[in-house]
Amino acid sequence: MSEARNKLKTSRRWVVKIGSALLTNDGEGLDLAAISRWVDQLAHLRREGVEIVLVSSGSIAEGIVRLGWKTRPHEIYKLQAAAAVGQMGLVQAYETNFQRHKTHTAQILLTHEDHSNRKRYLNAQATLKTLMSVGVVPVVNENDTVVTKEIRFGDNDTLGALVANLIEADALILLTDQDGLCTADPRSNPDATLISEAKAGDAALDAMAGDGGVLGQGGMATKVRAAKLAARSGAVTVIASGREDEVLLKLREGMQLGTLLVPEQSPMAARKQWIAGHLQARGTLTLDAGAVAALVERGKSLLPAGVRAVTGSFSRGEMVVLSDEHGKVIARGLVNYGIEDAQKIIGNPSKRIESLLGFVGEAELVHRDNLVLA
Ligand SMILES: Nc1ncnc2c1ncn2[C@@H]1O[C@H](COP(=O)(O)OP(=O)(O)O)[C@@H](O)[C@H]1O
Ligand SMILES: N[C@@H](CCC(=O)OP(=O)(O)O)C(=O)O
Repeated sequence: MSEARNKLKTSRRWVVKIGSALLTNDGEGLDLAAISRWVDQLAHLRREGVEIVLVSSGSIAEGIVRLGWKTRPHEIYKLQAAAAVGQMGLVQAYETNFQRHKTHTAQILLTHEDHSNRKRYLNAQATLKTLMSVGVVPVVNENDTVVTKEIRFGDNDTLGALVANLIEADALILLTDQDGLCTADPRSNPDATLISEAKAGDAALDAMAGDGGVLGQGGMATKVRAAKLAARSGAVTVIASGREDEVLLKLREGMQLGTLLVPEQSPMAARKQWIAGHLQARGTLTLDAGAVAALVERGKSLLPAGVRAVTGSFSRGEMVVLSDEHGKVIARGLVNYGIEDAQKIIGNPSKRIESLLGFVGEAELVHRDNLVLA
């Protein structure tokens, strides 16, 4: 048994994501019998001391059924309405089933923005950690009422990875309708074989992972990407079939099942994890060649002198993308000056900051400690 599979036996904190393709009974509404079985397994794991956050899709598919619509609408506003209706059924199903195990659930609706805003991130983290510490199982989904991008991509895999970063989970378990990641999409390639273990972030996986089906949307492509994101805070990812009998308990026993995607690096410092896990940047700083070399080759901070242009709309403390003059992303980081001040100081030595702005904050535009190379 590989060392990483072995570690699942003793790991303490799991994010379990259940995808639309699995939850929705081939478009016939929620598969309540399956939900009941997964909840039994999750409750079992909780009794063993594993802290669980559940990320569950299915609200749109359930909403469509509840509203009596025959096909999935294309209009985003109708999908948002369906999500709001279906979410009621989803949380009701989890709450009712967890009650059989005398366990409370909590509804958490998040957007990617909640991860890129420092205050909201810290608030969400505090809530999730508190809920886990008092034995509650948080049930997370995207807040489809206030966002549209996420609905267009139909991707809760990324949300699962972001939650794994947020709570510093040991494992991200992505339950889906296939046995795991195969060498090609088994729906169109009957000869495809299962990948049992690989490195998260291995570029060869991207070529194998295709899109999803009608109900789920992201397919394996978003799962492979989620594994890479989760790995940044040290979490292993497992992609496995939610239809496999007792799948979560078997994984807990270290059984060879599904695809295990193992992080290459050890966990980063907490602050760096936060930066790496955030998708939505507020602006871009374009670096000259000297600044790129200083960051990439010498591990330096970014000084205003090495920046040629700034775009976007950001305040001090927000996340920005650092790119070279050809638009290639070099790094992401938390910026020390808002855009108006940044525009005034770029191209200048740091000692001029005070005369240019009338005050001096930091000498760096982005400090090394708050920066993660791409
Ligand atoms: N290499 C691959 N291995 C396995 N499944 C794949 C692969 N490429 C694409 N897929 C498709 O991804 C689908 C699962 O993703 P998706 O439909 O988004 O489900 P979920 O709702 O669980 O996220 C599978 O049904 C499968 O057809
Ligand atoms: N948040 C929405 C869509 C999310 C979704 O379908 O994601 P996925 O299960 O990764 O294909 C829902 O609950 O229906």
